[in-house]
Amino acid sequence: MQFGDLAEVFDRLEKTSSRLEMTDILAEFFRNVKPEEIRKTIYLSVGRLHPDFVPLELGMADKLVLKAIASVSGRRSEEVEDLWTKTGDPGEVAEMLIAKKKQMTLFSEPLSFQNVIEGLTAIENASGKDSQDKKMKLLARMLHDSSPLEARYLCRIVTGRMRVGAGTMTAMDALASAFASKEDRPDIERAFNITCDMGLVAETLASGGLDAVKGIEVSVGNPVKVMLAERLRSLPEIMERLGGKCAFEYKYDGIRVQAHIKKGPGGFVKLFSRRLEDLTSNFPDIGEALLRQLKGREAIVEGECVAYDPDTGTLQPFQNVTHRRKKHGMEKAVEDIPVRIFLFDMLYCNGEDYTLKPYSFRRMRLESSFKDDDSERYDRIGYTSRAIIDSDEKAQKFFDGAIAARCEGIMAKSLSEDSVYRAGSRGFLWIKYKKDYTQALVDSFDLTVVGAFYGMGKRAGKYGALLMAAYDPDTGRFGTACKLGTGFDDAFLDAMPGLLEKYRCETKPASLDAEMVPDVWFIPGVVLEVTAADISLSPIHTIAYGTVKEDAGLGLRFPRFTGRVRDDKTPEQCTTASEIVEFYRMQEDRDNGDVE
Ligand SMILES: Nc1ncnc2c1ncn2[C@@H]1O[C@H](COP(=O)(O)OP(=O)(O)OP(=O)(O)O)[C@@H](O)[C@H]1O
Repeated sequence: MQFGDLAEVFDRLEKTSSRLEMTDILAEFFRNVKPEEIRKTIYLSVGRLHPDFVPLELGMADKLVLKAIASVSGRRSEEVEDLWTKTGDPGEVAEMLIAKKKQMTLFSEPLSFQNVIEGLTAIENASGKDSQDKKMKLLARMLHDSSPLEARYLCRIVTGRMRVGAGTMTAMDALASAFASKEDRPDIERAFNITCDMGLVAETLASGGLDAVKGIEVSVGNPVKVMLAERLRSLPEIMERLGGKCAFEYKYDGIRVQAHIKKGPGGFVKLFSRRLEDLTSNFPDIGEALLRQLKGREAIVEGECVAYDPDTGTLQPFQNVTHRRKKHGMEKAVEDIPVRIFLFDMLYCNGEDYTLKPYSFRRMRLESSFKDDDSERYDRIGYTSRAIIDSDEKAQKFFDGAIAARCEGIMAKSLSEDSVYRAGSRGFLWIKYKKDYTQALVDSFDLTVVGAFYGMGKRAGKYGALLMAAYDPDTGRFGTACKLGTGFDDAFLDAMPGLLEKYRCETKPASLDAEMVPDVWFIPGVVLEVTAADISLSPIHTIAYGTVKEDAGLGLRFPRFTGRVRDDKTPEQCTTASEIVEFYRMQEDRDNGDVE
């Protein structure tokens, strides 16, 4: 395959916002290329050479890319920089300048897909003291042989700005259409949810068919997509929904970690965040304890890492544990900020996949899988406090106990036979209930920044407000939910432009529906936690458009930033359109007096 074929597919995908059309474009492409090329294409479509959980990144500094474009196009660096500032997109700049250059030059070698993969791999692996120069030259060599369109995508890939609009849902539809049927979609989705590796699933399907995909298993080292909880507004409602009897666990306020542990030769421990970042170096003490205290050979377990005072045995506020996410000074942070992991689930143990086993089985196995450790200052490993609850009174008592122990609330978990670990989905097998639910508006929202408005008065020269969006997994699109201008302190106002710069784009992102037009657009990337007074029908915001009322979306009233940047969430893990609709309906019930 030539790289040009792929660049054309990217271009066609980018030009449409119809998910059906994207599916057709991709399916047609998949049918015509080799299985391993499909795999690499899937990684490249988000600017990578590996699945998301492999920490290696191509990421070249903007300055280097600028230098490479300048050298190939024969322009001065200042000229390239100027264009880049105007468009905000290195891809567009490279495309434009290389098109001009090509009119003058006679020939260059056509760029094969393989050449590009090799070139990018060499960029990724370049190390040593002149690595920057090497990277620049490798890119320049590829740009020299590129068509303008190829140059556009090469520069977006290496600067981490690759977004073609087709998400994993579309890729799965396309794979089903190319190699299986619509009915097989759940098997493809499960394979993805237990491996987090769409490239692997695609290559397996293209080369071995659906049976091979069904044979894909949970494996230690490959993160599993996390299971998420639904919410309800009152404890009696939760009890009723779970059949009058369920397990309650404390809902700890920390950082969720999925630990992959393998002992013996070639052994390792890896801690993944819920967005698949490798957190092992942030919690070295927890990793070591898990490896040391595991009784079996290998396991995948989940827990919440919480700041903890070993002297009093009390939980500490969430802010404390976030210091462990800093990149530097980890040794001191480990010393200064003791953390304990409270385990709540077991997904795999000694060669056996537990994700399809019921909750009680998984919990029982979990609790017998680790040794206690009295030799250290404190045992780094604990289990979430838990009880079987069968009445509203017991539910209330357990909840009060959780709040007194400084937890956020409770997680109610189904005890039914089918209470499997539903990788990658939010459902009523787990239901969360928090302290805030008893207050004015249920819970907070996690929304992604898609635009900014320049500030005035005291905020002149900075962004004064942000346009925030939520995600609709059914359509694969984002819709706006509010304009957010409250809750920013000076430090955040100063940091905002830097935080958002990487996501800046010239026009409205292809995956976004928006009526409101900000001064600057951003591709969904940064997620912020927001509270609001209530939710109302909105003529201007587009999330859940037409769901509650024809010709109206839903909007958050009096939104306020809580100060928490949710860097543990991807934009697709934001509050969803249906959750916002659910909030709206809960609020209607409350206002009608249906809920206490
Ligand atoms: N006992 C527990 N069982 C499961 N999850 C727990 C438990 N204690 C704390 N948690 C945390 O609660 C989260 C579950 O809430 P939810 O699925 O709604 O995630 P979320 O969208 O991040 O919500 P929130 O912002 O409320 O944490 C888990 O991701 C996990 O981090």
